[in-house]
Amino acid sequence: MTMSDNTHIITVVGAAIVSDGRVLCARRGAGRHLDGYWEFPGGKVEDGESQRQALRREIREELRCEITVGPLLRTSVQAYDFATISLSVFLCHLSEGSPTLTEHRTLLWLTPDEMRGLDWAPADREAAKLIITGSVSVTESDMNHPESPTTASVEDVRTTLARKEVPR
Ligand SMILES: Nc1nc2c([nH]c(=O)n2[C@H]2C[C@H](O)[C@@H](COP(=O)(O)OP(=O)(O)OP(=O)(O)O)O2)c(=O)[nH]1
Repeated sequence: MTMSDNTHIITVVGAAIVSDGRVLCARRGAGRHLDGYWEFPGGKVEDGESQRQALRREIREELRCEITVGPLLRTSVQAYDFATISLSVFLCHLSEGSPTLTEHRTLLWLTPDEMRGLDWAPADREAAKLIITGSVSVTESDMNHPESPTTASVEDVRTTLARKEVPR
């Protein structure tokens, strides 16, 4: 495959880490695809990994902290000039440590309204919009089963965003 091959679909996972009503937003660093765009931290799923395993690994490597991966928020397929990406964004909480800046330009904890002003990577726009508008649909019980494969509803998103007990 060459860099211009956009027929091969690459599976990527992103974490919408929520804490105290805010979401961790990351700005991509220099020398990477989509430099300067905002994204949900994460990366490519490797062979033999589940999406949730990949996400925990990527966050450990990239942000040096541990997360609990909750419900799937959105999967979006985006054809870039370098590849076609299938991006699945999951609602997550911090379970140990706090995010450390390593390869991103910036990390910010933002309210859904503040997220509106960012230049999101094209693959992330649908998931970001669901948080910004609160228009996702789930039940509160999904959040009691963090590994549940169900898609998040607006109630879960609101419940997650409203949680106070997770340290930022
Ligand atoms: N991690 C992550 N990647 C995203 C998001 N949205 C989006 O379009 N991407 C793209 C950028 C990359 O081309 C691809 C894989 O992400 P990555 O973080 O592993 O990519 P990378 O460029 O650092 O990897 P590499 O090929 O340079 O080794 O997915 C997102 O929200 N999070």
